[in-house]
Amino acid sequence: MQLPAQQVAVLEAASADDATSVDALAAATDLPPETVTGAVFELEDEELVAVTERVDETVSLTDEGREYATDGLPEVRLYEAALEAGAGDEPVQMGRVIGASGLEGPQVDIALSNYARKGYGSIDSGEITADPDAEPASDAEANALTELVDADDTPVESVDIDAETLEELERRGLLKRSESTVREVTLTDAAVTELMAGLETAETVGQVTPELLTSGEWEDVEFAEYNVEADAETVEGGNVHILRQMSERVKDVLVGMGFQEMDGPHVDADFWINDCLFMPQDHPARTHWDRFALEQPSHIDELPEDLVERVERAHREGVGEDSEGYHSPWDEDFARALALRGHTTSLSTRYLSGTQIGEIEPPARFFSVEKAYRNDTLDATHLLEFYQIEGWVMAEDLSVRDLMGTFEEFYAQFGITDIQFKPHYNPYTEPSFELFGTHPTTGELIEIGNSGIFREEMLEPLGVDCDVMAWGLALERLAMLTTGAEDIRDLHGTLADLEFLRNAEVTY
Ligand SMILES: N[C@@H](Cc1ccccc1)C(=O)O
Repeated sequence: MQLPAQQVAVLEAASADDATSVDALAAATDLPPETVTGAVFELEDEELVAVTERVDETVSLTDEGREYATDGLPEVRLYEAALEAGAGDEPVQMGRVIGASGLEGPQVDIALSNYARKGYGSIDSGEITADPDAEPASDAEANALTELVDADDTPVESVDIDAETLEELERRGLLKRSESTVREVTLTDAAVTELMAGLETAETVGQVTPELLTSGEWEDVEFAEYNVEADAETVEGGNVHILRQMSERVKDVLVGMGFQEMDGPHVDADFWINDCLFMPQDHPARTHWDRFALEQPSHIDELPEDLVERVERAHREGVGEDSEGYHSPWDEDFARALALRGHTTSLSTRYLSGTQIGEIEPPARFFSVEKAYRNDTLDATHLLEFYQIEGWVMAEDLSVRDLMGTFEEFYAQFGITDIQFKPHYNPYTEPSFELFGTHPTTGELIEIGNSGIFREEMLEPLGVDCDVMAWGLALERLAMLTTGAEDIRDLHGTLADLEFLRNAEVTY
């Protein structure tokens, strides 16, 4: 049998009894691993070898991990300096110990944040103590770094480090895990027979050269086949961020549903953000705790006078016969204060009032996918700036069915068909509903939006005399449901999961 040289080499290096890895074959044949992989695939097609694949989890140290493997972990260095300074007997001034430890910049914070956790001592009001019984020599993290200093995508099974320590090192950014595919090759009976009968090397040409062409020799040679399945290096190109992809998709869907896009200022007067929404001026969401106020300029220059008057009257006395208003103070200066908008409903009030693009006649549908800003606490489902999918429909005689039907139609475009509604309260809608979706992997119900039918007290001053149903949906939460991300911070911000962002795609 005649085979190309690299295939012959692989067959001769492989065995019928033991599986040999591609790396081992590459070492034995002195061929690059890619060439061996290519030859292995061709031999598999010819049923001369059997190939098994397995994915190995591997570990390597990051640059920072490697640095600590040689210089010592910051908390260990701090402990040694503290002992040296006598902190084993009585508390010592922190500044002195840090100076003596040689730790600098971010390493100081790293040392401090791990010091007490690992039982090296305590830190209190600028003083440090060192526990004389602590044993840096049995620091599991430090020892693991030493063991891993030469690791380079080393299979995790071959290192003798407990899972908890590996996890901690990974959390500290000192270790990275990756996955690599290991292929192992065994000769088939057919190959053994062929090998015994003797193999000949067929000369194949891998590359066309000018010489081959000009000499006409190309007509006689045998060309190697292209192997389009060979492993190639991963190229990390640029990518549209998942939230940008999501926002583009949402806009397409809404435009497809007949909506027009709104835009407007990120910094706006409280008048447009709150007062026009019949939000009482003493509402908790209007305190300085929740909003990002602007210092300079602090107030908007202009508000439409007649509108201000009507909004003030609605707040003080209500509108029509059944409405009461708040009977609480209303101050125009308070309404003129500028802040980053806490919701994009400020765009809706601007548009509905006719000041943005002139009077809007029913039926009309508008939307925006824009940023809103809240002084929330950052956690798995909250960011301080996030995208809202704002929208409203203006028509005669709208009902809750219309609202629910619109959401069902919208979310179905993203494969979400199990939204749930919960009664809610907003000062500006009646009735009001919160929307929930089920997370695809955790199964948890997560809030994905807030909605309702605008109240008369809001619409009348704005000059709208038919029904308007409206909502604010969270773009990031929709992205969590469609991508399966469990933590919003994986998508956005300094803790974002790069691997996730490289591969995430909007598939709907
Ligand atoms: N502004 C509300 C969303 C909403 C808009 C319009 C009507 C009802 C609710 C929010 O941010 O939660």
